[in-house]
Amino acid sequence: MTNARRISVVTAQEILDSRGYPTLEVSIGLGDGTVATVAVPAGASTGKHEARESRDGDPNRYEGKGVLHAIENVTGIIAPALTGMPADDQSVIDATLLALDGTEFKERLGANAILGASLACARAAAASHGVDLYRYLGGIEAHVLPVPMLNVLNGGKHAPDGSDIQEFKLIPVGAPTFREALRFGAETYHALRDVLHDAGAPTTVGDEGGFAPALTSNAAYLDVIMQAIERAGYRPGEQIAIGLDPAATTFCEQRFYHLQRDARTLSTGEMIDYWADWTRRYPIISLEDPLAEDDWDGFQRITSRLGKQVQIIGDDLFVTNRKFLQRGIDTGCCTGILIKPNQIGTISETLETARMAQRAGYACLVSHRSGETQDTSIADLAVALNCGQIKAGAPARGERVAKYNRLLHIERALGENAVFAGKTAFPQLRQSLAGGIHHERLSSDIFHGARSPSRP
Ligand SMILES: C=C(OP(=O)(O)O)C(=O)O
Ligand SMILES: [Mg+2]
Repeated sequence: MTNARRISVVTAQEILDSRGYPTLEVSIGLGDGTVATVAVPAGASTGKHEARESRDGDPNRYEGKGVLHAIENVTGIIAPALTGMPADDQSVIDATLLALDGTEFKERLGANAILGASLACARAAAASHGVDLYRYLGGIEAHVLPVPMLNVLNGGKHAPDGSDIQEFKLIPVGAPTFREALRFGAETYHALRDVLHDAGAPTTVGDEGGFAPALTSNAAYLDVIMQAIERAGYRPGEQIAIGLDPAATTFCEQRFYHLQRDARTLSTGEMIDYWADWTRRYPIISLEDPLAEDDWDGFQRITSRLGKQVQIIGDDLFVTNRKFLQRGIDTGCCTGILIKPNQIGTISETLETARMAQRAGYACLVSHRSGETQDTSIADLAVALNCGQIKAGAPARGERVAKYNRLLHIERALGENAVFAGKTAFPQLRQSLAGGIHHERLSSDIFHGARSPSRP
């Protein structure tokens, strides 16, 4: 091997993420002149067992905290260790990063510093080989365009005035191609704005670009989505289904679930009944973190009760970590896993977790974070895994559409070889819609109290 692909320079700099908080960008240069730059995202509803990011000052606070220490870790510790190594030896690069850190949850260097370096290596190596990142990570088999899950109503920690439920997502399963799926979703997003606007409800948006009005109950948010799907001219359930991420850890205290919009407090059993009721009434095919991250018994119960009709995804429960995923597989918790590279730290670990899930028959949903950048690597990751699902927020706001636009480019580049995952990504779909969804409006006045005071 020549020196061409050896790492010659590693630098890092502070930038702002989509919430206006500091994050870092890492650049890696190779002997052949290739330079690749990546940016690292950050979550707000983070799982307790996620790899820790390095934040100056209080490590548990993300808001307003700098990443200067993480940058020093890249330039002072990571750079000297990686310099001279072949960038296309990803597993050795990542093993070196893990050894340098030496802690279970990446507390020493920070998962943000580690992911920046790991991902920048992969990008630099791909560019030096003259291939796209999805091809570099996924090889010759990578060809499946994922179904986008478009988060059009934001709540929870991403929009405190909205629903208790963090994410209401459109899943355009009935589209023939990725491009069409994105169009279905964008048109429905615009129709949703009209539904809200016509009712005098505010159309302000949350962290992921979805609208965040204050409606009268949590179910009312499903009603406005159903209206928007129909108003845009699509058939709910058949062309566009619905996915939820309640991020239930955020409203669980002392094993009880506190739904402020409904003025109700529920036990685990009652919370499961609540989701079961919703999945009967609405075309919901994906349910992520329906219970809190330490409610393993509850996850087992909801998976055996609803897992055949609805995909149950573990995000805070699994934190892209093989150890937690293995526990889930062994105990029958969930039917899928969220894949977020910054929850675990390196690209190698991310791929290992995803492949372990796929071997066990679990779905993989590749995901952005609520604090994002223009980096599009997760779009390539979804195609590399052929996993058929991605969530990257609303089809609006630059940092969200950057991922969808990247997928448009990949679809175009793959040409006739591109396969859109569509309904095949959701084996539960047939079962869930076979019995027919009987949509009834759960609340008679969904806009009460939602009107913006400045409007007539
Ligand atoms: C994307 C999510 O939010 P965050 O990045 O805030 O964890 C999520 O919970 O799936
Ligand atoms: Mg989540």
